[in-house]
Amino acid sequence: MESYIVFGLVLLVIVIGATLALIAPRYRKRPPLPPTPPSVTKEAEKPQPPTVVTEAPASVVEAPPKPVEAPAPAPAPVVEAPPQLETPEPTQNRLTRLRARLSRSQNVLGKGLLALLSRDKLDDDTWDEVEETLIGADVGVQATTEIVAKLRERARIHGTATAAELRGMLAAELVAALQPDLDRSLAATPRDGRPAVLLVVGVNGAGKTTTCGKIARVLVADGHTVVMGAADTFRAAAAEQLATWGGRVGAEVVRGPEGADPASVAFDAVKRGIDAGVDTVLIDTAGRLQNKVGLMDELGKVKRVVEKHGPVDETLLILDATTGQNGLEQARVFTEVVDVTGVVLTKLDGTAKGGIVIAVQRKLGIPVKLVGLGEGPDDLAPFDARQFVDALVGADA
Ligand SMILES: Nc1nc2c(ncn2[C@@H]2O[C@H](COP(=O)(O)OP(=O)(O)OP(=O)(O)O)[C@@H](O)[C@H]2O)c(=O)[nH]1
Repeated sequence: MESYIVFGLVLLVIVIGATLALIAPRYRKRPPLPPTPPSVTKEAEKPQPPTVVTEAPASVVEAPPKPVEAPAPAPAPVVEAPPQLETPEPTQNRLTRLRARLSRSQNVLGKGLLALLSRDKLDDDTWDEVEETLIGADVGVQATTEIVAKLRERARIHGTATAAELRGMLAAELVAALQPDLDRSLAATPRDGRPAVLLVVGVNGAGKTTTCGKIARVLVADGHTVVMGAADTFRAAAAEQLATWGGRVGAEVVRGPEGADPASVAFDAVKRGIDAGVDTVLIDTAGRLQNKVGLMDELGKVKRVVEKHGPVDETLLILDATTGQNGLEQARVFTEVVDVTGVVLTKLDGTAKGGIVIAVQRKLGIPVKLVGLGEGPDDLAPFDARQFVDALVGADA
């Protein structure tokens, strides 16, 4: 009996063992998975843009084909019309046209003097008043004394004179004081196959750059071809201003960078003038130098350098007529520095002191060649003593 129990237990153990052997592998622990490569993990952690999450990867997402656009029409080529060149007014009758611009001086020198001379009695007091009027009009003391002495003498010899006769006498004395026979032509004609060279000097504010532009127009009106040199290199606007003036009448302007050596710009301008075969080279210089030494150095250098091409034919001094006696002092400084051959008096329309023309010529011994009578491009007239006096004391003055 006992052997049956042992046999039964052994059999039970065998059955249980076999059963366990069959089912145990199913519950055996799985080996751990190899770690996921970090990059993959990070990529997975990144918040994905919605399109990537819901759609295929961005790289393969194709944008819906754009509608084929018609090519934009090419911009119409900008055809620049050649600059419309102006024809400057002929110079001959400009002073006559501009005579009304002398109205301030006409009131003093013309109407004022004529009223005095029309008095019944020309006594000493009247002559004193005539003197004061002339001095007040900037004629200058010495010239005034001479003019009045001669006028008194004429009146004395003539005896009683009508107002018209006295007007004639006054006009004759003023013309004589203006030395009508001085050569006032501009030396602007080529010599020895090279252009005439004109230097334009003067303090800034006198109207130098503007007048340079106006002189170019005078020269063009008289049939010259012109190159201008913007040797006032202190102020960029001066070169710009000159370029505008030149462009209007077809005069080329040579300019350097702001602050360039004025002498080198002047040299280049003359060279350009020679190469281009023009009649005249007009050079605008700087005038804002505070002391005489600086002025001497710079103007002297400009002249020396320009003269490597040949002599300067004309040096024009620009003077503001409204500065009166101060202008005369400036003028004296310039004449010590450069050989001034002609004066341009600007802004005569803005002063009652037209007598400055007489004073300038007497003091400097240099002819006034042109006068500025306004801001218009052709408001610069060749000076003529008789026309000028006629404008001041003429019949309709
Ligand atoms: N009424 C009047 N104004 C003038 C005349 N000439 C020049 N001007 C004016 O004077 C002002 C000064 O002229 P600019 O040519 O700029 O003077 P500038 O001497 O060249 O001065 P910078 O270039 O600074 O050296 C301008 O407004 C001109 O229009 C003139 O005859 N009559």
